[in-house]
Formats: sequence, structure tokens, C-alpha cells
Amino acid sequence: MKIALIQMPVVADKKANLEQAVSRIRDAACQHIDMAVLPEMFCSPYENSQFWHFSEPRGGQVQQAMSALAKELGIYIVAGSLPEAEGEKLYNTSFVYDRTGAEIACHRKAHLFDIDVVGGQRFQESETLSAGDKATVFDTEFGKLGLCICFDLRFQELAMTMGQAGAQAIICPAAFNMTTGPAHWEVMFRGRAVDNQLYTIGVAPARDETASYVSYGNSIAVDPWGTVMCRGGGEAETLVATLEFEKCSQIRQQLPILKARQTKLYKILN
Ligand SMILES: NC(=O)CC(=O)C(=O)O
Repeated sequence: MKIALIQMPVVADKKANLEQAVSRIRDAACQHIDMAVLPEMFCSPYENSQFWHFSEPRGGQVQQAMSALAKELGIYIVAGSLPEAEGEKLYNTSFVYDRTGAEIACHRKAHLFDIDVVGGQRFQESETLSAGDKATVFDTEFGKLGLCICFDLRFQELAMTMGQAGAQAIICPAAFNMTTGPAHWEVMFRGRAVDNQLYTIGVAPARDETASYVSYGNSIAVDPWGTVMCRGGGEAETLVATLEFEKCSQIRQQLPILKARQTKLYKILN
């Protein structure tokens, strides 16, 4: 499965962001990709004060455009994430379209990004966003894939749940920052890949030093052995990785840690 990681700039103009995403996906499609993945909040600045303004309801304009593009190009599109409005509530939601343009999955970020690092990044998604309440996997002709959004991937239990449901790759639109990125980005994607013996794919917005929230960028693909297959820098770029899902079963057979788990042991009995 050939997958394009679209690390694109995100500005305070929804139409411009959508055009940017469409044009970059079109360019990537010339490389005969099967799937394109966009970053977290690819059509909205990553700012609590902007999420309502840039939001849309289920079936909104951005979703329609992504569905139409998937159908036109005959590829899967993981439409990063966008602020999804439902009544009084706002979610950070990722929609997935298949080669016919049908929506085949939708994941609402389940772990809200509420952090306050002394001398570093503070962000409180819960000031505007509500949390999703389910883990998400979906089928492709290549196999099952898991889907989560940024902070979600910090939770090994969620990654393990997707792996146990049959996911051979976890797709993760994300946007780490200049505090958490250098410290945790690569180690997190490699850790989840090694622990669950699957591919992990992280796609982030390009870095904009003038933004109130500065994305780390560094979009990344890691194989089930924990090897970094490709990794971007801060600038806008498209990376392409080829996933060979038989590698998951080969590694699971040769190093059978998933089978060897001793679940009854994993609690302290006092
Ligand atoms: N956007 C995020 O959820 C960022 C995140 O998870 C982080 O640790 O940084």
C-alpha cells in the first residue's frame, strides 16, 4: 500500500487550506498512491478561538470536497481532522473516504490535548472541544487500519485496542509542537509500532513560526520493526511510504510478544 503523507501549511483561511490540500493530493496522486493522509486540523488554525469559526457540520463543504476528490482520483483519503460541529458540541474529527468517495470511517479525538508544560507549551482543547468515545478501525483491500488523532496515540491502551482489532497500521493525523515534538514525537511513533508490531503513520502541518501554536512538522512513517521509513522536517513537503503488511505477520511470528502477553500478571495484588 503506497501512502502519501501530506505535510501542508495551514493558514487562517479555510478556502485556501482546502485548495492547498486538494492541490497537494492531486500532485501526490501522480505517484500512483493508494492513500493520502492530511494533518490534524488541516483547514483551521490550531487555536481554541478559531475552532467554531472554522467548523462545519457532518457532510459539510470540506468533507464533500474530500469525498469528491477521493472518487475522482480513485484513492483513499484520510482527511486529517477538522472541527466538526454537532449541536452545541464541537469535535476534532477525522473522516476517511474510499476509492468511490464513500465515507468509510470517522474518528472523534478521544483524548483531549490538555497540557501545561512549565516554560513550554500550554493548550487546553477541552475549553472548546468535546471528546469522542470510541476506538476506530476500518477495512481496505490491503487489510485493516486503525485511526486516531495526535494526543490519542500517547495512550498505548488505545493503540493496543486497534492492534487487537486487526489493525496493521495506525494512521494518525497530528500536530505536536516545539515543546513536545523534539522530546516525544519520534519515540512515540516508534514505541507504538514496536509494542504493537504494526506500522504507524503521523502527518502534521508544516511549521509556521508566526502561528500562535507552532507545529513541529516531522511527518513520519515507522515500520513494525520500529525503523523510521521516512521523516520530514519543518517545511511543507509530501513524503511517500510503501507499507508491506506481510511484514507485520512475519515480525509477529519471529518475535511473538503479542502472543506471549501474560495478561493476568498486569495488576498489583495487595
Ligand atoms: N495536537 C495534539 O494533540 C498535540 C499532542 O498530542 C502533543 O503531545 O503535543
